[in-house]
Amino acid sequence: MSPVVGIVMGSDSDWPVMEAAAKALDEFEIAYEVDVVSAHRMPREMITYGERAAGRGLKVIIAGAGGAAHLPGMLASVTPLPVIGVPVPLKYLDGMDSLLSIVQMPAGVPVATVSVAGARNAGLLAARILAAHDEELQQRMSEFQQELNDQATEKGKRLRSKVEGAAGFGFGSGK
Ligand SMILES: Nc1c(C(=O)O)ncn1[C@@H]1O[C@H](COP(=O)(O)O)[C@@H](O)[C@H]1O
Repeated sequence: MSPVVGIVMGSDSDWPVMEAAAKALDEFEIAYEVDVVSAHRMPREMITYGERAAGRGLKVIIAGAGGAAHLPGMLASVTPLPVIGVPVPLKYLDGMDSLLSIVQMPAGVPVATVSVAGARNAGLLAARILAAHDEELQQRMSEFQQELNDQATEKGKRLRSKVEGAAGFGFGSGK
């Protein structure tokens, strides 16, 4: 299967965070490619990657970077594809630098920014974008959402029985 999502990052040191995007795509059996593409360190290759992405069959790009994280925005400026930006937290500033670098894009060049280190949501958002034109994938996404719902309900049940058991009386929502 040829990749439909490109997961790129400014350095291989971002992989421990970015891996969660790949895992989410694995869960939905979506083919992806992974690479290091840095706007700062390899600007020409970065432009070429962005310019060729759509023509190579990619449908979504997930771009993660830390610090002065210009990669997602620069890619968005040279590709018509949706770009999802992942702010990678580094040793200093707790990812605030990456977050602000990615999220404050000028009008006309959108980047869908997820939370700091939110690579799993980036993968899930890419799946939803693809699902807009894929009924089967959309069905799987609905099932996934139902599972989340069931898990949250279960957590509520467990919490209520723990607290009510300790207090020796019942209260709460009565569900
Ligand atoms: N923010 C960027 C860009 C870019 O935006 O082009 N290229 C690399 N980097 C970031 O530099 C950090 C440190 O990289 P190293 O660990 O290689 O020193 C990484 O988080 C990377 O994403």
